[in-house]
This record gives sequence, C-alpha cells and structure tokens, in this order.
Amino acid sequence: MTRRGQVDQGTTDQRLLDSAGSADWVHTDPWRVLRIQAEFVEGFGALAELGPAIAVFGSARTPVDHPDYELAEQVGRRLVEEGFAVITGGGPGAMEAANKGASEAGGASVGLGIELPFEAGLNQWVDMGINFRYFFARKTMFVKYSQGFVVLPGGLGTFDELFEALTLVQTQKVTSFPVVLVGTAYWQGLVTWLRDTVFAEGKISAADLDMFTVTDDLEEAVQLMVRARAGAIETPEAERPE
Ligand SMILES: C/C(=C\CNc1ncnc2c1ncn2[C@@H]1O[C@H](COP(=O)(O)O)[C@@H](O)[C@H]1O)CO
Repeated sequence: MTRRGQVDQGTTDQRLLDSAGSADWVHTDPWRVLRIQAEFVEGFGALAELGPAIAVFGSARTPVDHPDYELAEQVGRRLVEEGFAVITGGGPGAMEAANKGASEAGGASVGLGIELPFEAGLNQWVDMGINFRYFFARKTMFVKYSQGFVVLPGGLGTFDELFEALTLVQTQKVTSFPVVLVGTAYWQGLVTWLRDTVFAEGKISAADLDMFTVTDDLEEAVQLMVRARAGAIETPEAERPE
C-alpha cells in the first residue's frame, strides 16, 4: 500500500498487461526453468496413458534402401504385435522406419522429437508426437515411458541413449530394463572394447557386461522385451525399490 505520493509503480496487473518494454526476460534462466517445467508437464501428460512401450533407437542417417531400415521397420511392427507402443526420437532413418512399422501394424507410434539447429521435424509415421527444446527433458521421457530399449546401428546420438540406459541400469535407477543391441557385426567392436579394455582395466564389473544383449535375431530382441514385461507384472509395484 502506498499513500501521499509514495513511489507508485502501478499494479502487478498493469505490469502484466503492459506490452511495451524490454522482452529480455524471455531469455533469462528463471523463465527457462518454467519452459523446462512445461516440457516435463506436457510430456508426462501426453504419455501417462500410453501403456507398455519400448524405445527403438538408431541412426538418423539410415537410408530407406538400407537393410537396417527394413530391420527397424520389422522391430516396430513386431513390438506392436506383442502389444507394445513404440517410442522413437521421431526423426529420419531408423527412427522413421520403426515408426512406420509400428504405425502400419496399427499400434501406437510415438515420436519424441528434438529442436535442432537444422529443421527436420517429426517423420511422417509419428502418430503421437512431442517436440522438445531440451535434450534432458526428452531423455527422461524415453526412460520413464518405455520398459526397455532396442538399439539399432547408430552414431553419437544412439550411443548417448545407449549409455544413458546402461548407466541407469548399473546404478539401479531403473530395474528390469532390457537393453538389446541388434546387429552383431556393427556392435562387436564396441563390445570387444568394453570387455578387453574397460573391463580388463577395472572400470566396469563383469556384471556390467551382462546389462545388455547383442543379437542379430530381432525375434530374440522382441521376446526379451516380452519376458521383461511379464516379470514386471509379476512384481507388484509396491514391492519394487523406489
Ligand atoms: C541428422 C539428421 C537429422 C537429425 N534429426 C534427429 N531427430 C530426432 N532425433 C535425433 C535426430 N538426430 C539424432 N537424434 C537422436 O539420436 C539418435 C540418433 O542419432 P545418431 O547420431 O544418428 O545415431 C536417435 O535415436 C535420436 O533419438 C538428418 O539426417
């Protein structure tokens, strides 16, 4: 309250409705925090009722005529046939292929896109899409709303997603979370390095090498997801660690 000529800065409503003045505040960290919060709210709201889902990762650069494209498409299709929703990064290449397989099989085909300096947009086979500004908010959605990861041949983005999952499994932040690398020839070099260098030098334990499965058999990958879901159903949520 101000009386008798004390400084009058107007009301908060006046300042709210005043469109003149600097808009620099849009680029301040407190405002960013609200945008980050909004991404979590939107993601949680959109995905809460998705049901059991598997995230499929792989190269954004896989060409349509590459065998990995067909592989990703089949993975998407088979996961839907087993009652899973399919979540991808919503981009081109292997993501597009997995979304195509899922969509054509009549299942939930989800794309969690990311704002990039070069505009790509969600691929045409995403039937439920969210575009994120922040990588870390998007990455939370992949883990929170999927029950396992199928990882197809990919580059840095795919490695990032793979190693985030493995770190969360290793530190028991997620339990009963199968990670399957499909494509033995492609992944062999990484697996050999993990065993012969990382494990040999004591940077990971032997058990860490069992946190993922490498296969060429997409059916094996799908059945690992099915079995993990059955295991998760058998363990009541109240009994699972927080
Ligand atoms: C490179 C091109 C487009 C990139 N567009 C992407 N859209 C959505 N998600 C992406 C994109 N690029 C990478 N990702 C994420 O990382 C993984 C693939 O990365 P990689 O380096 O290609 O392996 C993928 O799973 C996404 O989540 C134009 O060609």
